[in-house]
Amino acid sequence: MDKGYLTLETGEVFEGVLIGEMKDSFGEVVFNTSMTGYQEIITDPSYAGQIVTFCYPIIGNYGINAMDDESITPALEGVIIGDLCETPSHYQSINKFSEKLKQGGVPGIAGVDTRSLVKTIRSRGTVKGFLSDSKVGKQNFPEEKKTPSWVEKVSTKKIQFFKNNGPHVVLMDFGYKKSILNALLAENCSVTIVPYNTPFEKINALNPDGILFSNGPGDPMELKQWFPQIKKISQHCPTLGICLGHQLIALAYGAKTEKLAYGHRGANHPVKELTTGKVKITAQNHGYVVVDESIDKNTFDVTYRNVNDQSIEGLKHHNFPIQTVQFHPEGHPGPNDTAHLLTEFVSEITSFGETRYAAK
Ligand SMILES: NC(=O)CC[C@H](N)C(=O)O
Repeated sequence: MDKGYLTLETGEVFEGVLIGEMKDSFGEVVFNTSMTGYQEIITDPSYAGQIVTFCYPIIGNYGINAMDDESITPALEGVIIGDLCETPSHYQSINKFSEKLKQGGVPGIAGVDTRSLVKTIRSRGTVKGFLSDSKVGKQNFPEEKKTPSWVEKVSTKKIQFFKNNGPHVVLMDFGYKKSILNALLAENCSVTIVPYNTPFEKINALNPDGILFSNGPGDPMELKQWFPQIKKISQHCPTLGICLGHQLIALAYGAKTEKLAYGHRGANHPVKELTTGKVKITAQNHGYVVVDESIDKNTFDVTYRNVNDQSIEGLKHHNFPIQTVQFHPEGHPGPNDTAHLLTEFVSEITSFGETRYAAK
């Protein structure tokens, strides 16, 4: 097997063997601490532009199945893993992890000292990395190309409709995960998936009962030009924002975001529900966070905080039925502690619709 190298912009080099698509790649090197869910991670569009390091040492052991992709094609730039398992064992497995990477055009290196890499990222903060079959050295580290708009890359280009017999939710697609769509369909919602830049008038014409702003890749500030539209759309009917959706709604109402040192990516992030004091374990995948002091507390209540670093995890508008969460209530393969938020969102849509109908 050919040797492969991850060179960090700070000069450190990590060695392994090349797997997946044989090509050079460049991206922000992040790490995910989940013990399971590698298939969902490599197909989560929020990782566009990033090289993902798996902290869990064995990857590939239960193979790849036909159900768990979060999107049609992986959007991430590369993967870094410890032990690659090429002999998966699971009754639903139809493919090997390395084959899935190849088919998705994703390069990677295996056999890497991922503990050491993660410790480096934790001490340096998130860094850029170059994945290649040769070491490039700090002096020859590739110049950063103008980053494409990752949301533009992963968002749907056409409107898609899923019919059901419950309320109608418009899913604003910034790079949605299939688990969000599945959760809405499981609640009997009809769902229309629309491109991220669909204007208010077009959304209004779809006659939605509820709006969901999805997760997605990149810096939320890149979507600045859409903030006025996002604000208007969020006031139209009950709205839920998840992850990037949460950040965009906060920004649209005047708050600020900042970058965390090395992000929250994993399946065991504790958040505290402030009204009850209960702690829920959540799946997370974000590098940016809403700045506490920038939130207008006369407009929004903070509903959840991260137990580890106290960062903002959820907001609720005082007058409009708008709720946002930084974590993933639909997180797949789990945990499901906050899955009730999607059920509650659908109940809210239903009762809001009934009130509106009664007022006519
Ligand atoms: N999963 C997401 O929606 C990520 C949001 C945003 N791209 C961030 O990294 O913070």
